[in-house]
Amino acid sequence: MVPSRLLSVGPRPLLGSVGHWTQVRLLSASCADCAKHQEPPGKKLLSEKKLKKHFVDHRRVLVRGGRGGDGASCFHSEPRKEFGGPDGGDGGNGGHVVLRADQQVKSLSSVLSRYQGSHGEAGGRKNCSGRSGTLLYVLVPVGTLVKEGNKVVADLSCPGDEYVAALGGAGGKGNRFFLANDNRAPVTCTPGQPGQERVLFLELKMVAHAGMVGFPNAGKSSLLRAISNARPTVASYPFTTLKPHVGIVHCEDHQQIAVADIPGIIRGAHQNRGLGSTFLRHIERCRFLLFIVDLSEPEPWTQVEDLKFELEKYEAGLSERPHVVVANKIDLPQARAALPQLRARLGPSTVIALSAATGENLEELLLRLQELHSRHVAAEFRW
Ligand SMILES: Nc1nc2c(ncn2[C@@H]2O[C@H](COP(=O)(O)OP(=O)(O)OP(=O)(O)O)[C@@H](O)[C@H]2O)c(=O)[nH]1
Ligand SMILES: [Mg+2]
Repeated sequence: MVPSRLLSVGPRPLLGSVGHWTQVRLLSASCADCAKHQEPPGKKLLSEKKLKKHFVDHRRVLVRGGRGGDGASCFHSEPRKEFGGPDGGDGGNGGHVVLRADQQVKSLSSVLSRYQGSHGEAGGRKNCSGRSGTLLYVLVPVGTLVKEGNKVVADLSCPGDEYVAALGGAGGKGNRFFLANDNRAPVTCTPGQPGQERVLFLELKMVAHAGMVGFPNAGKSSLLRAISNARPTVASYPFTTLKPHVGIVHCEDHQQIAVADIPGIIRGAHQNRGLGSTFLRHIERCRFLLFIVDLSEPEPWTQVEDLKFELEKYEAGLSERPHVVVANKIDLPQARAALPQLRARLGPSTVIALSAATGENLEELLLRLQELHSRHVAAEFRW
């Protein structure tokens, strides 16, 4: 086995007619061929239950701010100064719990089910205030929606976005605070307030313009590798991809199109079969869709019908989203024979026949992607 980077002699313009697609220039015709041999020998197929555990896209979290420290009640005491006055300090404030969007975090699997902010310290003698609790940062993936009940309270869609999930309680007041002209020796002090407590639902929305929808083994990951710098694993067994990958396609006019490789959908996905409805949710959050069809399979048009059926069952109108049908594996002889019939059934302008493995006709897909993206941008601008 020869690594793909050894076979490609520097960046070569495989697609001469579209030199402006920077990612395409890096394409190595051998990449998908070699990657297909990356399948670990003897790797067992995972059970459906195990497959779902790999990627967590929603979480229920109980967040509780830190409790404020209690105020102190004491009096200054010094030799020869009998009535030194009240000197009990205030308690420190409890620490907040803050959600922060971090690019390094890819799923909600690292988020725990409960978080407790740090408590403030109690006030001390000699007017010493207690130390406030430190902020507790919970790192979540970029593109996390925060819901309370059914209401969306925050959308952490940019790296570094923060949301204060639970406020820490205020610190109590020491008896020094209650010193007044008519009360020169107050003994009153107040306890710290408890922190805010909330139950939040975190939901990962995928931030991608185009979503690749297809049956397992259709070649979605191979295609994403061919058009972007993303490197999802490619192998000849189904359900190679267990979590979505996003690749960025750079266009001539500095536009960047995010394309998501979404794990394979199977018949009955809307009833939670296979990887189930988990990933149908991600498809819902893509602006336009690429239906990836394995053209070497018999009657490839049934794949499109089945995929549309699953999407429609999940959410009415989802299959009507702007889309193109990508007929992959055109390099295989039996695939070429099925193409005219597929075109006749779905309409010639809807079908783009290409090969992710050899790079044949990738330029048509890239141009269509740009067209779909421009239309989406124009629609948003009008909005
Ligand atoms: N001949 C040929 N084989 C391809 C082509 N594209 C992908 N393949 C092969 O098809 C198999 C599946 O490819 P993947 O890219 O892993 O398919 P996938 O749709 O991502 O599959 P899942 O992740 O399981 O949903 C691999 O063995 C690839 O090498 C192509 O254009 N031509
Ligand atoms: Mg894949």
